[in-house]
Amino acid sequence: SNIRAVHSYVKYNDLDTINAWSANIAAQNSGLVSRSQLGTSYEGRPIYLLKVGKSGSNKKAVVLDCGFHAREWISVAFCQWFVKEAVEKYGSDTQLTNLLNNLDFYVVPVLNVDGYAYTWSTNRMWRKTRSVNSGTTCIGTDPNRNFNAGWCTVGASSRACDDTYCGSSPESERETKALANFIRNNLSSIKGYLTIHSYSQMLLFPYSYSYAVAKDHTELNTVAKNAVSQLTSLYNTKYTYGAGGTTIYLAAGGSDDWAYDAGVKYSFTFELRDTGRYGFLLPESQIQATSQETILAVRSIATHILNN
Ligand SMILES: NS(=O)(=O)N[C@@H](Cc1ccccc1)C(=O)O
Ligand SMILES: [Zn+2]
Repeated sequence: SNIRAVHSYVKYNDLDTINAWSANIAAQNSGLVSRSQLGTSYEGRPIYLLKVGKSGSNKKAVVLDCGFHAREWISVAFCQWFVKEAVEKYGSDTQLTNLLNNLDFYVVPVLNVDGYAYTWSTNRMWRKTRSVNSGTTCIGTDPNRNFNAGWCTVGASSRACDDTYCGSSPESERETKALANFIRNNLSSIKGYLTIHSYSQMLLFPYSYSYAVAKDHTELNTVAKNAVSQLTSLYNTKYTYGAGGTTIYLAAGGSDDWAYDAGVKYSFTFELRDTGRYGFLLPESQIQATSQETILAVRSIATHILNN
């Protein structure tokens, strides 16, 4: 319909509203935000990318993606809040201004656009992409099992009907291929990768595809510890942190593990609120607090990246 919903930072927005919002926020803040297209989804929807940062040459970059899993709506709300905070506080907030002058944040408000649209139209609990699988009526691949990192070896299914289906091959999905290509093509500048999920209240880093200890484990653990303590300082929200395999579960094909092995040292997965009371159905009343506390952790990680 051509009736456009009004965007709100304290509500969950549908995809059309988010796409109109990303066009507007770029147009209204051209010195800080520009929008491009990362690619198109299986069903032909644009996957937008917002570059957030003061224009400059050979700046470090951090990729921040949201909406990997369709039902994790708080993740999508957070990316919108992050961009709002950047444009609102640039010039007044010292830490944020410094970050934006020296770092570019490449924000993907919704990676799994087909899945997100499907949770609005049909099934609120959908997780995967919406691609057709051969030989079955079961739809979709789990984008967080579809990366070339121990692909389909553990904590993933090779059955298309399962929610953790790893896909027909690594990067079989247009959405994961588009993201992987972007990171591969910008590896010289991309120093950080933050992928936002829900729920569990955890800050995870490689590896999830095995119990192998990452070469940068000690540093990543310290960065996570400091980021979590910043997050908890606001509303006393308790987070756990650590390598994915030992902190949540073994799961191969994750984007964080792939980015880390591709050379992006500061690679983290956030599992936002809550711990199961509402789960994926986190009430809109918690969007603001969740976003505010999470931004403190992102600032902490980004500051570490800038200083190292
Ligand atoms: N968001 S979640 O509930 O699906 N949890 C994530 C946990 C996860 C995080 C990083 C790598 C592999 C797995 C998942 O993909 O299973
Ligand atoms: Zn998820």
